Amino acid sequence: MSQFSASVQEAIDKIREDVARLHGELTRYELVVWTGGNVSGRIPGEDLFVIKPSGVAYDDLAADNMILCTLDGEVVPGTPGSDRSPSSDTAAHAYVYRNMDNVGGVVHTHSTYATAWAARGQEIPCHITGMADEFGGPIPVGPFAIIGDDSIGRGIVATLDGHRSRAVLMQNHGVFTIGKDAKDAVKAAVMCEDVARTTHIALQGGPLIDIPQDKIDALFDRYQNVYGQPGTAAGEGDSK
Ligand SMILES: O=C(CO)[C@@H](O)[C@H](O)COP(=O)(O)O
Repeated sequence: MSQFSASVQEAIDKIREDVARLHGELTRYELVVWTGGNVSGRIPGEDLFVIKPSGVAYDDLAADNMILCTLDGEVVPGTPGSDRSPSSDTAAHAYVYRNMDNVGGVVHTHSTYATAWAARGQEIPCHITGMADEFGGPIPVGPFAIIGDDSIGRGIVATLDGHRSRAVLMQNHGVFTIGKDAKDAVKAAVMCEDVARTTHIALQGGPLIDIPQDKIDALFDRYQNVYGQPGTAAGEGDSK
């Protein structure tokens, strides 16, 4: 017997399925190794989100071992998965959800090229149109913060709130991304690693050519508002 109304329980069940499935995208795009990284998704209209259990192999992740948490990062007792510890980044995800109402999904990875930029404390400059499309400019660096309390979440929000980029490189640590939902945040993580790699390789050949700001603005506007199929978000693919 659920402690939630039928409609809320249905919403929770869908986010559980989505978040469990989306962890497979992190391995498919080689953004994580072993049990590193994590995905979470907010339950629309509720002060709740779902996140992966800490340290569990990706092959073993499933909807019923995802963990339902309050926006304070507390595990909701008596729900599927609640017998396990939530991701070690739960506090960071929870802080983002509490302070960025429009965020429906959060992702964390240590993807190689983007994390190398984070280790240098260098933002990824915007010299390719694909980056203008997806991020509307550079991907910023957030402060060095130790895992375990609100400091990572505080750094993510301080860096991304009001920023076009949906990705932040947390110094010396790795990538955190946000999105309107978990799939959008995963897409930001995939595209962040792609542009980190391309820009790194380009820099090996010499200085990069700037894109005028008005062209970056035009590219971002087109991709966010025109690209793809009518009625679907940028790069949403099939609406199924
Ligand atoms: O960054 C770290 C550890 O430094 C963590 O984010 C791991 O990458 C994933 O931890 P769990 O989600 O499995 O607890």
